[in-house]
Amino acid sequence: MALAIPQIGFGTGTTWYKYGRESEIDQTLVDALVSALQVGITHLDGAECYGTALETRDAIKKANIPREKLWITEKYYAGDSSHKSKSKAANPLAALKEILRLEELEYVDLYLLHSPYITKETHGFTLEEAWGYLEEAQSLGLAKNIGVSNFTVADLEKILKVAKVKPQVNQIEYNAFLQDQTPGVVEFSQKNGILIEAYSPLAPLYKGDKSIKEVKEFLDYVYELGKKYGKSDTQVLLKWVLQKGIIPITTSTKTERVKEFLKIDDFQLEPSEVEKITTLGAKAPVVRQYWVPEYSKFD
Ligand SMILES: NC(=O)C1=CN([C@@H]2O[C@H](COP(=O)(O)OP(=O)(O)OC[C@H]3O[C@@H](n4cnc5c(N)ncnc54)[C@H](OP(=O)(O)O)[C@@H]3O)[C@@H](O)[C@H]2O)C=CC1
Ligand SMILES: O=C1Nc2ccccc2C1=O
Repeated sequence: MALAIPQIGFGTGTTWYKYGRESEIDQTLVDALVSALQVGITHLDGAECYGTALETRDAIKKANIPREKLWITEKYYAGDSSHKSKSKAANPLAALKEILRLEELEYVDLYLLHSPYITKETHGFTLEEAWGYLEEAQSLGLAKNIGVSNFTVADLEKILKVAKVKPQVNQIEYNAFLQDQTPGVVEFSQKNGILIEAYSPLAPLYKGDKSIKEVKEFLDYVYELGKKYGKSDTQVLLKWVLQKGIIPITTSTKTERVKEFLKIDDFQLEPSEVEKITTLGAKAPVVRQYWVPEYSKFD
């Protein structure tokens, strides 16, 4: 069954990340979330390691949107490959119960393993057993849907071998400059009915080095399409992601930009334009910001 995920997710990580300072409420984030909800955002992307559960709780209360109109995603903090930092909870089910307690919610719409770096030695359970905890969370009604994040083809294969419930989502870093976070992952996920969510979909706009010819050529083309459709470069790139059958997870500190995120239903890129963004983007140097294997952002 196709998932009814609202097409734009508003993230509470990146810009807002405050792990280690969970109890200090960032009022700027509460205000940004309330404004986003008031202008029509219904999909919030959170994670245990963002430390933003209390802001999410306050914003949902303040915006006064009925729970069933919202889509809330959360993630179990498995940690990175260095295993230096990870969830304090005993397992993914216990972590979800704590998130729900903090957010004063009865369930999340989607619960993900944030990363695949789970071993018996570091966590006390295997990756396959971690998935079992998500299945249990779903059977208890604490997570309506379950999935993974930053999984490679090999990681997905491990889960698919044992899963009673298949992962419904793989949330990965994806944009025109990073069309395969790891080899073949988009094609494999889509072939197996696993919806891709793209985090950092707008990276080409703020990470692309404009002095590089291929980056400039790409950005000029996105700008040209924006002019043709009366849309911003942000809107063109989000639309490109959606036309690839992928759900973008973005964020913004600015309500005007959030309004733009929501005004992308009234235009459609031509197939040749989708293709040209794909081709020009693939020529630009790869920009990868998260979970780069050889270094850890958690250090
Ligand atoms: N599963 C995972 O491992 C990860 C998940 N995520 C999730 O994804 C969410 C979004 O990730 P993020 O990388 O921030 O997504 P984006 O790539 O969409 O970046 C959002 C940023 O883009 C800026 N921006 C938008 N338009 C433009 C423009 N035209 N020029 C310059 N800057 C622009 C915004 O700035 P402004 O505020 O000024 O509007 C905002 O800070 C996170 O909050 C988190 O929820 C992120 C990383 C890892
Ligand atoms: O949003 C995020 N910011 C991060 C920083 C480091 C590792 C993961 C993440 C996120 O998921």
